[in-house]
Amino acid sequence: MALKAIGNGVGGACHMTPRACLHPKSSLSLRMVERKESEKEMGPSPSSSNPQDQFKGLRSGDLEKNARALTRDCNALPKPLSSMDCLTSSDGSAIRVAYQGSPGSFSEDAALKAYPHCVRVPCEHFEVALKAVELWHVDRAVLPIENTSVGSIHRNYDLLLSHRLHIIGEVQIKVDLCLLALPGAKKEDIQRVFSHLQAFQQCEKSISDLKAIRINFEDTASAAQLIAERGMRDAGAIASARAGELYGLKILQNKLHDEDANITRFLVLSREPILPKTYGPFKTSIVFTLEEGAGMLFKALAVFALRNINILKIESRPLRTSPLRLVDDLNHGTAMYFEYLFYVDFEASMAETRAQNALGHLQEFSKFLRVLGCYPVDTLL
Ligand SMILES: O=C(O)C(=O)C[C@]1(C(=O)O)C=C[C@@H](O)C=C1
Repeated sequence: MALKAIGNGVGGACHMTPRACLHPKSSLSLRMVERKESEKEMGPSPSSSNPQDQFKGLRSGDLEKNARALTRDCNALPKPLSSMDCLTSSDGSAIRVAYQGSPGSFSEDAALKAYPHCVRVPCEHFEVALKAVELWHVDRAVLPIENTSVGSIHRNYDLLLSHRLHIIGEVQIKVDLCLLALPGAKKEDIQRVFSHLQAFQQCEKSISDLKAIRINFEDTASAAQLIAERGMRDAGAIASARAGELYGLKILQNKLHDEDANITRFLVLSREPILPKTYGPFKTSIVFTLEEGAGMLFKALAVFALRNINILKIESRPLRTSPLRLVDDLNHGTAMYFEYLFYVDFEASMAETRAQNALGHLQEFSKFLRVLGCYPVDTLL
């Protein structure tokens, strides 16, 4: 009976395998194993040939006390991860996501779409958000990369290369822009409008009739916050309706964006890449430079066409570290060409042989090639 209780304490109550329970703190269980080990080497000691003998002279109360002590020891030990523990982190509850701007910004919307239960960490600049991931202050960062109305956010392409992070996802956010002002303010009172440069560009036509000066701000939500905090009656902010609610501003005009579909695509960045799958829609983002020579860009893109891989996007940026290439032409002297970095998104997963072969082939023409990430396509708005 007592032996059974001890057996349960080791193997059952602490929900671990017997060996996993052997923590230095658990002196009783450690002593028992030491004894078992020495018995293996030297044979059972005369006093313990019958397992029950060791309990001779002990009262049943003592046995229960021992059993309880052992159970307490085991319960104090770290528990192995269960599938439930994994579930809590997969819904994003423990994930800290950095974004540029203030609460109410579109970047915060992107963080929430990527990880609905995440802890959002506002950052002053995109660089700060990326650095925060690199320095382990947060787990992820979201970075806007392009918009359907105004195109690529070039500076953020450069940031992808200057930080050693991996793209592990993308999210697309509908950017509904509103003109916000203090309660009681009228449209004709507005002398100054604050917003993010991208937001101004997205509603260029709609705001051309506003006789107000435009003031660029770090992000749309900070613009709304400024007006609310300073009680600026002659100022408006172009931001989301959610930012209006957060900072107590009212909407003077909604749907300010010029195009009906005004969607910004954000990248989700992490220190570690994800394991790509072969099923489901996946994208891969790469950046490369090309060797000199005729038709190099054509050849580079052909590596995808040859394998029936759809190229989704190409962006070129100046190669700042070595921006110029001198080419001697005997008849016309020395020509100076600009050097570029090419960013390409293609529709395939790095787990697919055709994608691996395409990149192997591309390496034949490129001086530099880096896979920025392979991630599932965001299909829902
Ligand atoms: O200012 C914000 O609210 C942001 O999240 C930044 C940002 C951007 O940088 O493009 C994000 C989405 C919109 O396109 C407008 C601005």
